[in-house]
Amino acid sequence: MTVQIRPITESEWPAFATVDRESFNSPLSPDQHDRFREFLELERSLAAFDGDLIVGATAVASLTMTVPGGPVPVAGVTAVAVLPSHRRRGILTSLMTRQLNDVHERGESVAALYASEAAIYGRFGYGRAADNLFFHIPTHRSAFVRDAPVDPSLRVRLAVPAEAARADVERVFEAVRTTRPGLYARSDARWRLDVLGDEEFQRRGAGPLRCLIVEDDSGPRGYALFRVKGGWTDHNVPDGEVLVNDLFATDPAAYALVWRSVLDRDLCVRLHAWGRPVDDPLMHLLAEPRQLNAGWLDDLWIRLVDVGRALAGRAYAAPVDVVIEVEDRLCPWNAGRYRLVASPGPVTGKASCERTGDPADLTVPVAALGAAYLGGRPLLAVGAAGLVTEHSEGALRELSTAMSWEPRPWGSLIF
Ligand SMILES: CC(=O)SCCNC(=O)CCNC(=O)[C@H](O)C(C)(C)COP(=O)(O)OP(=O)(O)OC[C@H]1O[C@@H](n2cnc3c(N)ncnc32)[C@H](O)[C@@H]1OP(=O)(O)O
Repeated sequence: MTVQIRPITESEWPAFATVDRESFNSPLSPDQHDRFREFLELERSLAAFDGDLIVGATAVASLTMTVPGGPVPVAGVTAVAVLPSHRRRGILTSLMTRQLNDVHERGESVAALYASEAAIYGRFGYGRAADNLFFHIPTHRSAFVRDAPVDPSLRVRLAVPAEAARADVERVFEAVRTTRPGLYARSDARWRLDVLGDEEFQRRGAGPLRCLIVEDDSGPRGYALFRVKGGWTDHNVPDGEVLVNDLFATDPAAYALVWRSVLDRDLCVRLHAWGRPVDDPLMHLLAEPRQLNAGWLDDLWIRLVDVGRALAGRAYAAPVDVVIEVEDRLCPWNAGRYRLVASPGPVTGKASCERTGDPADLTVPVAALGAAYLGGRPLLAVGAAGLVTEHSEGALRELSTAMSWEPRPWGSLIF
């Protein structure tokens, strides 16, 4: 089978979308699925054709994502799918190879994705750069610690319908976006159709999207977007559940009040939140953190497409001067030795990462560098797993410390 790969034209969208629906076992009709057309940058789509039939698909969303030190352009890889009739014949491999070449030619140095399954993307040089947590909290065991912050100037306002609060919600999110690696600017379509979307299929058996804003006289300082799954036991005891979708605040007192408000929702006995950051302050607010019943999942995967520019384009937490030998099978332009020199500082652009002929202090596969890129995956642990080779004593610790970052990375929303 020979497969041809190219971007689709507008008229090919329905066939492209079919691959997505079939591969993801989507319950949506073609009409319902059409809303996703708004997310597609046609010229950044790629389809694999077997004759006239589209059998594989992927696309890139042009993102502005925060990395340690500030926001940079990032290729957000999405909509990866191969028809069940054509799986395991190398079509994904062809799509990924072409896509990485396209991203490189376009001058973007970093690609990111959310993986449907964690085993897929390591082979293409993506590293697991962030994790996220889910919480299942029995609300009657959710008391806060005694010293939880309280600001009497704050009040809670319900926004009905939720979309009426878009300006306030966006304002809070924008105030936070550049403070944490992984957060990315949300496009108009992302806000409208995704974050504030309230179609039946988005409700998953719960009620409409609800919103509460925490504010003072100067404006909004926090919000929660959530749904309530109402319910009663056989004995008429309230048994409702709060499902938190999106929750941000600009400061600790607002953060505490937003959480308190969703945890205290009347007639609800459990709160579920997915995709929370691994350093969520809620862990410190709850008097009984065990009651979070937390578990973790992989969040963002990062691929360095231009190692030199990517490493020079972020800030570092400690001084570093090491020669890194990069291994990269799929993007041979990356392979080779680089000297990374940086001093700690809050702004990007202070580091240099140039090609060098000097002997290597470390040998690092590109996926491990991608995993460490956002600062949440210390290379020291990757080295302890035997996946990084140290040639000069102390070099691994030096690089690991310099690349680590607080707060921990988190994308917060699948793109
Ligand atoms: C960013 C995103 O959009 S994530 C969404 C990914 N898409 C989905 O999960 C939808 C359902 N699945 C699919 O559409 C397909 O099975 C895909 C896209 C995951 C894989 O497509 P294929 O064309 O079958 O992959 P391809 O034949 O190129 O496989 C390449 C390699 O990856 C491996 N691989 C492929 N899929 C998986 C998987 N789900 N788990 C583990 N390994 C996998 C193959 O075994 C092969 O390994 P090898 O190189 O050692 O031989």
